[in-house]
Amino acid sequence: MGEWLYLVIGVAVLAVVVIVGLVTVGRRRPVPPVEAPDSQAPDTPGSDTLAPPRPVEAPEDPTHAVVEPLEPEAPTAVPTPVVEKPEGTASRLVRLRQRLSRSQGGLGRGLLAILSRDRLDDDAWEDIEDTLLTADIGVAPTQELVDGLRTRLRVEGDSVDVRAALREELVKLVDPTMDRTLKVSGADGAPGVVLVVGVNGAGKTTTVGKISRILVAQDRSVVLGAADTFRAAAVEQLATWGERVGVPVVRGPEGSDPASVAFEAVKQGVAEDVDTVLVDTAGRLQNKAGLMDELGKVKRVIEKQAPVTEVLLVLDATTGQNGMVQARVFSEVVDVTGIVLTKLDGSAKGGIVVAVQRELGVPVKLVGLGEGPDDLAPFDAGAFVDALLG
Ligand SMILES: Nc1nc2c(ncn2[C@@H]2O[C@H](COP(=O)(O)OP(=O)(O)OP(=O)(O)O)[C@@H](O)[C@H]2O)c(=O)[nH]1
Repeated sequence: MGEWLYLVIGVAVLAVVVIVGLVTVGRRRPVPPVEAPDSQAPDTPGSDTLAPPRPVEAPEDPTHAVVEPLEPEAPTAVPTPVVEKPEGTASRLVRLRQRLSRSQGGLGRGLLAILSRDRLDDDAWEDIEDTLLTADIGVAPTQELVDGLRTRLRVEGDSVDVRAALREELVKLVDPTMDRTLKVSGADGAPGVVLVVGVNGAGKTTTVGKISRILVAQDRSVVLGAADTFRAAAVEQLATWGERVGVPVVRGPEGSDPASVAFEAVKQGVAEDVDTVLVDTAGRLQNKAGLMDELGKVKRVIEKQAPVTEVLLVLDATTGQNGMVQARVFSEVVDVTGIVLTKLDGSAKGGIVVAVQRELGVPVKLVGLGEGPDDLAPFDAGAFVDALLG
């Protein structure tokens, strides 16, 4: 009997311990918050929208809350890059010519206002000279234009159409006979190779991106070489330009040898039989010898794969005489074959076109007229002068 009593007491104690234990555990375990799908709770700042859906624990007690079945979150798709279609040539040119007139029209209007005075005395001609010099045309071209115009007005007298005469003289200065075609095709099945040089901030990377868009719009295949390895952001910038139009970008680690990146880019272009390889370079103008070493090596190494068909020097039109000094240094270091004048939208000094062509004997082939992706226009002497005349 005593044994039975001990056994009953033992079982009772065990039962009490188990019940107390269960109650305690049940209290400690938090009930997971269950958000209704239309919860107004704000998103946690910094929450990662690509994180997988949180597992939702069912509450211990099914009577604790009515749990509505959670709708499974839609799987997060990896965004596929949308390849943009660059703007067509016709609408781009109309838009950019208007922008050129807006920025440069003041020069022509200023000249025409002086030329329409009743008496064209020495003061008037001096005003014309000042207006041309202010627009950065340069001393010698200014003198040529003034002499040409004075002679015509003297010879032709009152019958002369001043606007037409001024237009003719300006076109002569800009020189419509220069070959401004961009050499983007190679010979014997090799791709065209365009090397883009210039000082930091002139707009090289932007220009490479814009040219690639023009080529893509013309259904040409393109490879970009990010040989500006000096500035990591420049490589990223170029990669973004490439992604936007579905053009591959060959890049190396930060600080790597620009020549080896250029070599790899052209190698890929040859292997993939593309039409054009565009190579962006760094523009550190630390000293002429360093620049010469770097750009010389880039060019030499590229030419183990395919000849360079065009060397474009990018100049910022807003830098005036400083830009001319840079132009001189670069042209002594590499054989520049064409000039890209950027930021003409932000400067009324379009006369630099004349000055820089005279200085280098190389044509301006393209002009940058804004930060937009399609704000690059081929240069045309007549259209440029028409924009100057407003
Ligand atoms: N308004 C205007 N801005 C331009 C034009 N071209 C380039 N830019 C701007 O100029 C700045 C410098 O351009 P980048 O292309 O980075 O110049 P970069 O020569 O490659 O400079 P680094 O990479 O430092 O060598 C950017 O903010 C461009 O958007 C243009 O035609 N008009």
